[in-house]
Amino acid sequence: MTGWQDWRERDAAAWIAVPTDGSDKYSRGVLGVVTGSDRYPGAAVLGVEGAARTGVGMIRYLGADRPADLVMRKRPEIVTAPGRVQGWLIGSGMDAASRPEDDAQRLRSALRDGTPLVIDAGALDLVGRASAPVIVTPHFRELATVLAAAADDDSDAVTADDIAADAAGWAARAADSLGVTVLLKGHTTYVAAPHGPRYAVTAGPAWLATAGSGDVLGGVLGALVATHAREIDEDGHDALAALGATAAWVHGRAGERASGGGPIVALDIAEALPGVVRDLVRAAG
Ligand SMILES: NC(=O)C1=CN([C@@H]2O[C@H](COP(=O)(O)OP(=O)(O)OC[C@H]3O[C@@H](n4cnc5c(N)ncnc54)[C@H](OP(=O)(O)O)[C@@H]3O)[C@@H](O)[C@H]2O)[C@@H](O)CC1
Ligand SMILES: Nc1ncnc2c1ncn2[C@@H]1O[C@H](COP(=O)(O)OP(=O)(O)O)[C@@H](O)[C@H]1O
Repeated sequence: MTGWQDWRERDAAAWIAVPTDGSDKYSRGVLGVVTGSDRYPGAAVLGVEGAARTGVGMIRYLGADRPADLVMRKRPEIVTAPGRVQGWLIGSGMDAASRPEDDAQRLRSALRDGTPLVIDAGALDLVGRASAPVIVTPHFRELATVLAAAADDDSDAVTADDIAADAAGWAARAADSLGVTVLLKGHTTYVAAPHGPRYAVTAGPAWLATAGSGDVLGGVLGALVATHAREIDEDGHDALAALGATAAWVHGRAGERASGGGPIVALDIAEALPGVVRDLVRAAG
C-alpha cells in the first residue's frame, strides 16, 4: 500500500485547538448538529456527547423533538436555538429511506449554510448537495451505497465485500470521484482527500466494534471541524483530511483507554475523550 501516511500521536497533537485567555465560546467554534430520529434517538445523544467531550465552544442541537429531549436530559449545556455555527454534523441515526419532511428541511438548511459539514449514515445520500467542503464518515456498507448511487450504471456497482477487500483503494477512489474527503471506518480507518493526502489510522482495539461507536466518532470529528474553521477555509480538504485522521486517532485511543482490554459501550468511549485530548495537549506543549 503506497502513498498512505500512518497518522500518529504527534500528528494528532497538532490538530487540537487549545483555548487561550482571549477565547470565548463563540471564538472557540460552534457545532451545529442534525442527527437522530424517532427510530434511532440514541445516536443523537452519542454524537453530542462525543463532540462535547472532545471540546468545542458550544453545540446547537437542531434535530427532531424526541432526540432533542434525550440530548437535553443528558446534557443541559446544549443549545436548541438556531444561530450561527462554524461546522455541521448531520445524518447519524437518521434513515434516508424514511426521512420526514421536517428532517429534510433541517438537513437542507445545514447543507446550504456555507460552513463545512461532517456527513454520516442517513444523510450520505445528500453528499453532492453541500455548499461547503464535506467529510463523509461511512462504514463499508454505507460507502457501497453511496458509490452505487453515484455510478453511471449497475455494472459499475461495488459491494461492501469489494470495499472490505481493498478499503484503502476504495477510500481513495471514492474521495477522487465524489470530490469530498472520505473517512472510511474499520480496524484501520482510511482518510482520503480528493486527489490529496491519504492517512491510515490504526489506534484502537476491536472492542470499538460496538453499536453507537461510529456515532461518537461523528461527534469527535464535528468538534474538531467546528474548532478549525480558519484552517479549513485556508486549506480546504487538506485540513479536513488531517482533522478526520485526528478524530479517528482520538476515538481509537479513547476506546483503548476505556477498554483496558475488556468490553466497552459507546458512552464509555465518549467519557474517555477528555483524558486523551489532555494527553495530546501535553504532548504538543
Ligand atoms: N443507539 C443508536 O441510536 C444507534 C444508531 N445507529 C444508527 O443506525 C442507523 C443504521 O446504521 P447501521 O450501520 O446499523 O445500518 P445499515 O448500514 O443499514 O446496516 C444494516 C445491515 O446490517 C445487517 N444486519 C442487521 N442485523 C444483523 C445481524 N444480526 N447479523 C448480521 N447482519 C445484520 C443487515 O443485513 P440484513 O439483516 O438486511 O441481511 C444490513 O445489511 C444509522 O443511522 C446509525 O447512525 C447505530 O449507530 C447503532 C446505535
Ligand atoms: N475491528 C475493529 N477494530 C477497531 N475499530 C473498529 C473495528 N470495527 C469497527 N471499529 C470502529 O468502530 C466504529 C464503528 O462505527 P459504525 O460502523 O458507524 O458503528 P455504529 O453505526 O454502530 O456507530 C468506527 O469508528 C470503526 O472504525
